[in-house]
Amino acid sequence: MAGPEPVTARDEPLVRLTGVRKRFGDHQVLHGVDLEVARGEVLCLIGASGSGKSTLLRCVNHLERPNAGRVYVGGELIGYEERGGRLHELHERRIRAQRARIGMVFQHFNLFPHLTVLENVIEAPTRVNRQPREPATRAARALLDRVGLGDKVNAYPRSLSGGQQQRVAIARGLAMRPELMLFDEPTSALDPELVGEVLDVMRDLAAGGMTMIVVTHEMGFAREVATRVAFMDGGRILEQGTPRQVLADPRHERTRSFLSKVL
Ligand SMILES: Nc1ncnc2c1ncn2[C@@H]1O[C@H](COP(=O)(O)OP(=O)(O)OP(=O)(O)O)[C@@H](O)[C@H]1O
Repeated sequence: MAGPEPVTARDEPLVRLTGVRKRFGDHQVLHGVDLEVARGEVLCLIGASGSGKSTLLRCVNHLERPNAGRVYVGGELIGYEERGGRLHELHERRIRAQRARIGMVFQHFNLFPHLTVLENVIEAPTRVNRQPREPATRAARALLDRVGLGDKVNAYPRSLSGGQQQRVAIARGLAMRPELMLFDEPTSALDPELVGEVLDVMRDLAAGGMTMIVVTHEMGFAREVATRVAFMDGGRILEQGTPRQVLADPRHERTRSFLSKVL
């Protein structure tokens, strides 16, 4: 019988969290989270308000600094380096460089209001990566076409709907050609009729093989698009599995109780 396939770097999980703990003052928000996300996976993080979903997501790109534990993306330790057997926080410049390789989309879009749509998308590649303006502009136009906003390059964010602004934010997140995209409740601030257009863009991204971690209350999206759903409760991942396992046949009473309120 043939032996197991050799383990290559591509078999390593793209994201690996070990024992991640986070507290704000006396409030312990994350209680030692272990999590792995393989390349091409779409992980939906679900759970009640205050269970720690956003905090966990923000630990992945060091927008929140864990009090303990480690976060690896693409095999690289995020936010820290090991010297003399101890962890030292990286210089802010290096943290920003790490963060630039991880796209993030926030609930409230966070576009620069004084920049046009195109300028928002090329801001990071030209400023952080010092890419020349012309290829950055070409790439940005292609991304804006991809999210259906090719005709809005010269518009300012305030003239766009929330759904359009969020699609610009996704294009901006993609502009640094990230291996990983993080979404923090990307549709929660949108009017209901605008939610679908943003989820459609995310669905396309997933179909294209992008690795994604999505904090969401959109159970339909989790059911249809996620490769894995993780239920967070009180700063822990209580259970995880395929959407069918977690959403249709949860093991824990607390998951069942949460789902009975949102499904
Ligand atoms: N910067 C902060 N300072 C103090 N407490 C915070 C901070 N950020 C989050 N918290 C607290 O940590 C807990 C977890 O918050 P978090 O936003 O991670 O939860 P969540 O599961 O994403 O909730 P929601 O679905 O409402 O966004 C909450 O009690 C929140 O008040």
